[in-house]
Amino acid sequence: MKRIGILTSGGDAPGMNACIRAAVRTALAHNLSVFGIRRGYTGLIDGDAVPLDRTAIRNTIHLGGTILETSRNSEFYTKDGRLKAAASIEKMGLDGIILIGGEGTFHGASLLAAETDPAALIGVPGSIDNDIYGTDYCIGFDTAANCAVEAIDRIRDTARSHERIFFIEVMGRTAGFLALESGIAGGAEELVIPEEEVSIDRISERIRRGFTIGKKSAIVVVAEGKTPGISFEIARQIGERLNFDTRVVVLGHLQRGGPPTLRDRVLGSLLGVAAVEALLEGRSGCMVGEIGGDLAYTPLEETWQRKKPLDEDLWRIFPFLSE
Ligand SMILES: Nc1ncnc2c1ncn2[C@@H]1O[C@H](COP(=O)(O)OP(=O)(O)OP(=O)(O)O)[C@@H](O)[C@H]1O
Ligand SMILES: O=P(O)(O)OC[C@H]1O[C@](O)(CO)[C@@H](O)[C@@H]1O
Repeated sequence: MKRIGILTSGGDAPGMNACIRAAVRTALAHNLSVFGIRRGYTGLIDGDAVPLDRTAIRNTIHLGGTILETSRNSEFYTKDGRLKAAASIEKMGLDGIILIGGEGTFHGASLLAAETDPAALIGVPGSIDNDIYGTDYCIGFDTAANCAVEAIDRIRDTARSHERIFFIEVMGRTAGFLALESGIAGGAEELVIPEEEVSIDRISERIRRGFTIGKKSAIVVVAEGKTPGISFEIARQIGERLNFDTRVVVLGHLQRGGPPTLRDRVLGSLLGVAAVEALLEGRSGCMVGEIGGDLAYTPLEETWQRKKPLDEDLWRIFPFLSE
């Protein structure tokens, strides 16, 4: 292992820069040359890489986004695209690549490894959705969840003042982690998550019950799921059912930006070091995450083939907290 590349792919996530910084410093300490592959799989296909030295990563730990930039690349879904990437990897002379991204990134990486075995590949979980199997938390989740909680707190003031039901839509394409944790921390009355069918009956009934015990407003946290904007329709139906004033706030990409929290900086740093060490130990085709406070290595295929379940205890306690 002499020459390694680092890329960020899929949605950016706060803490990715802390991870890049840690990986670069660890690699340099082991006399490896390090290259930053720009714009995720787009740069991998094009062979667009720049040397990363200490100057490149200095003063970046507090920055959201990713200094390497990222992309959602349609060519990589095709075998042709992945063969082009393999040829670029060979041309760049990379022995190992650290891929910081989400489920889709690891899906693509496992196909690349199976088809061409171009270099050792180590994944690092970075996604505000927190939906990657093989780690308790993904880089970026904590910052995004804190952003959602701050928004809920602010909206609670106006919801209470006007006696309204607010529907706050958070991200989470296939998973309700952001909705569940921010809903608990923000004291929401109800949740809509992709893991279960939306029940207008249940939500309306629970809000109505709240009104009978003296509540004058309500907050429903809605995970966008596969249909961003879904909360407008849910709000319409519940507003009509209860004959109550409703409003919708879609937090959208606000949740993806901003300085990473302490947790995301620490997790990013830990996993950045661990990814380089994994390459030096001869590991490949796996993702390094953290489970129960320990580093955990999960085959790349499992990270997207297996569904990461919501924390059962958090899901179980939610109804008690929201009444
Ligand atoms: N099934 C797949 N086959 C090949 N490549 C894929 C596949 N899924 C995703 N990719 C590649 O990985 C890139 C990143 O995936 P995606 O856009 O799903 O984001 P992600 O890594 O899941 O991150 P996030 O959780 O932030 O959305 C895609 O743009 C595509 O280039
Ligand atoms: O607008 P983009 O970049 O396609 O990202 C939207 C998606 O990315 C995520 O934020 C994850 O990064 C999902 O929750 C969301 O569906």
